[in-house]
Amino acid sequence: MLQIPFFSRPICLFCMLDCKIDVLLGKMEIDQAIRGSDDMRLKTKYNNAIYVIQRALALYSIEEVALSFNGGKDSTVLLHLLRAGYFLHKGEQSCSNGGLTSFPLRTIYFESPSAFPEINTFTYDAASRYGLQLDIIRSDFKSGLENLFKANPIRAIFLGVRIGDPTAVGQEQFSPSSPGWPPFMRVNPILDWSYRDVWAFLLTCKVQYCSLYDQGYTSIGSIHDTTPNSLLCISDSSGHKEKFKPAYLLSDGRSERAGRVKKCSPISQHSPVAEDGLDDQESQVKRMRTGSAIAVGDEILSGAVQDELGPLLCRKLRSIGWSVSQTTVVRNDIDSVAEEVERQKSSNDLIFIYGGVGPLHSDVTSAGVAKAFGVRLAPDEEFEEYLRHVIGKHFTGDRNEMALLPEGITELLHHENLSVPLIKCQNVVLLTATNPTELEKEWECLVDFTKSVLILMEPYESKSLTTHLSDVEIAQSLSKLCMQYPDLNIVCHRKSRAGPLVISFEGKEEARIESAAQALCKKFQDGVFSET
Ligand SMILES: Cc1cc2nc3c(=O)[nH]c(=O)nc-3n(C[C@H](O)[C@H](O)[C@H](O)COP(=O)(O)O)c2cc1C
Ligand SMILES: Nc1ncnc2c1ncn2[C@@H]1O[C@H](COP(=O)(O)OP(=O)(O)OP(=O)(O)O)[C@@H](O)[C@H]1O
Ligand SMILES: [Mg+2]
Repeated sequence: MLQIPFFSRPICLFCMLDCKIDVLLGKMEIDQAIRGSDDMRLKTKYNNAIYVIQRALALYSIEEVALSFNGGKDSTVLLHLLRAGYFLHKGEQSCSNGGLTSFPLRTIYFESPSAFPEINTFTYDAASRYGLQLDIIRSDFKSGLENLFKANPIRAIFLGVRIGDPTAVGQEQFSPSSPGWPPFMRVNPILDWSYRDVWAFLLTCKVQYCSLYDQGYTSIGSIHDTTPNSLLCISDSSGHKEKFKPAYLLSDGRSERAGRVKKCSPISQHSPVAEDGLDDQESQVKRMRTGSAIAVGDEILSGAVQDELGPLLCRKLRSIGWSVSQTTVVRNDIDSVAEEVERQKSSNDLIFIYGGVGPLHSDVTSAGVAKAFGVRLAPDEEFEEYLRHVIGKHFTGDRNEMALLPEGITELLHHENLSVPLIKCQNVVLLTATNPTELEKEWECLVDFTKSVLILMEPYESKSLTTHLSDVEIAQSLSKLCMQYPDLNIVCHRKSRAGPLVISFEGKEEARIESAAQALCKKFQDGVFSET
């Protein structure tokens, strides 16, 4: 391991003084720039990140923490947050010891021969500009850290990891290092920041970032696996060298890693049952489709409100030839939702879940769905954009604003008639409808997505007969009929104990329905049944 503390280089005293003043002013400027901005969401993200940093600085002494800095945009954000956070932390403590004039944070950079030269240059420049005590490590992560810990009392490392990074899976803002790694606390202050948040911060604070981001790079790995993001390519018919727009102009943060060579395939968005793209057309048409409905609502379970959407959904599903396996009602409680979805997800092509969708404390449906699939809730930039329009200037980016969706399994179903897209997580569709009129509207949009969501099947036909025969008189004949017509669903219900009895024949072939009805009629005297 080669360590080059930057302060070991000869620096003139005036420069050092200059640098310290600059560092101090700069720290204040970050805080002022954010507080002076009218971007409520950025303020919320900033305050949360500063809170995490201040908790970490309260838990660990400055000698026990380090910043993992690699010149990338995320670690650049982190660097400035730490400068501001350290300044605020020190400000909260007594300033009398003069601790404010330096920023003694150990900074580690794992330099690799395949790093972009621009990344190296930016890293060194940033270290010297902000007076960082830089340790350059040229071995692999694990042994580099082991050696670092032998020589230093480090217990926690700040990282610029964000949800959506492959390495973020399972991490929280404070996550102990993984098994097999030297023991330390990973502190991730910007874990819940989106791509847009990163750029909002860097541009609002007017801080320098690596020049590659102005050349269309949106996420930077090694020279072997990183190219500019093709979504930022400026088409040029003259055949000259390709040009790219700067990274901050990428509108969809989900494509941040489009310029990175993929190491593994993304999680399939298809449901385990309805892998429609894979079926051949014939088997697709033949296969039965089954749906179910889950209502989330304590108000239904207390009897205060009647569920009108479940029965309507059943009718809708039947109208497109689907069968309905069950409708259930569960409490507004994450575990109740999760258990029900978990139980139903592999036996239905689609599960429709409604109620408990929104920003209130009781709106836990998406959290329950996330739990059922073993993923967590993560900020969804695209969904947020819709909410921003709906919520307007009151939008603060707070956790309560429901832009948190199950990570890695969410698909947004856009339709011009919907102000906010429908949410589909694997084979679970989250409906926002709260009454039949709203459900009618959402259903029409769902039917429009035919191929991708709802496969339209041959509709069910049905015929109903009523009779005043007693149960005992008719029971045996009906049992036999069920055996003769296994392709039909023969359903009986009565309007009262004294009758009449309604017998419904449901199936996909009208002729079979007619045949079954006639077979039943033949077993009794004429006029015993009447058609409804
Ligand atoms: C300071 C530091 C600590 C890390 N700790 C862990 C860890 O505890 N567990 C782990 O699986 N990877 C850990 N990593 C590795 C990262 O998860 C990731 O593999 C690395 O940053 C390379 O990312 P890349 O493949 O996107 O370039 C750590 C990396 C750094 C720089
Ligand atoms: N070579 C490295 N040296 C030091 N820290 C690193 C290194 N590679 C990754 N890290 C840490 O892991 C974090 C996440 O890396 P990641 O590549 O996702 O972000 P970034 O490099 O800051 O930005 P970008 O996504 O644009 O590449 C970094 O912010 C940094 O804290
Ligand atoms: Mg990077």
